[in-house]
Amino acid sequence: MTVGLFFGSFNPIHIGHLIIANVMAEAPEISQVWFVVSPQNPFKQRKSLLHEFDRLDMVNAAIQDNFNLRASDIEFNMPKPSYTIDTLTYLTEKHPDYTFKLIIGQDNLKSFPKWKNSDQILSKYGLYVYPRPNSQPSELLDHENVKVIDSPMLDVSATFIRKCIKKNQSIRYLVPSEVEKLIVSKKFYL
Ligand SMILES: Nc1ncnc2c1ncn2[C@@H]1O[C@H](COP(=O)(O)OP(=O)(O)OP(=O)(O)O)[C@@H](O)[C@H]1O
Ligand SMILES: O=C(O)c1ccc[n+]([C@@H]2O[C@H](COP(=O)([O-])O)[C@@H](O)[C@H]2O)c1
Repeated sequence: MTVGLFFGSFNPIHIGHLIIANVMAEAPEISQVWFVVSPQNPFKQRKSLLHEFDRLDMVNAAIQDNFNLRASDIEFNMPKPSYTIDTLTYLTEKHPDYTFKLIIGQDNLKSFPKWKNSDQILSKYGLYVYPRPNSQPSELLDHENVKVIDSPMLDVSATFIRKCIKKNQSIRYLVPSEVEKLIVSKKFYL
């Protein structure tokens, strides 16, 4: 089985993430997509970062009706910050019969060469890159192990959603209603 791994902070998960995961889960070569919730991105320090358990709850609420999408808390018990190669290595050892592919947004491609052991990630796992508005150019787009997903750009971000919440503006349709319910009831991001 080939699993597409979609790593992220998901602070919170939004329709952009879900559309990307769904497009990838429908690709003939991918059987499932796993959202891997990262406690701490090595490159991002944010005061507004919710606890990983709350972010995982929102991911689970968002995907509850889709059997092809799973949530993973594998990084919760691993050293922080969350280095993707360490998680990929661990998952590969844990599931020797599975093939893992990495899914990332195009905005992350520019800094990808600075990720820990990025060459190894590229050669061993390969990248599926989902186009994103305002992404910087990257030579990696022409790399043989990088596949650009042919699907419409989605101009939505977790940053925008957090700002809407702070300004008391609606986030309806930007996140699934189950996620919106959690955000409201738990007073996240206010
Ligand atoms: N609209 C989008 N289009 C393409 N890729 C996206 C989009 N939103 C998120 N991603 C990708 O999803 C993964 C997880 O992203 P993340 O959880 O940081 O969301 P984000 O919206 O970029 O958050 P923030 O605004 O807080 O930085 C990353 O690989 C990111 O590039
Ligand atoms: O492994 C690395 O060096 C590395 C550097 C930067 C980001 N990452 C991972 O990339 C994922 C995307 O992060 P984010 O915050 O943009 O959602 C998240 O899982 C991070 O842990 C990983």
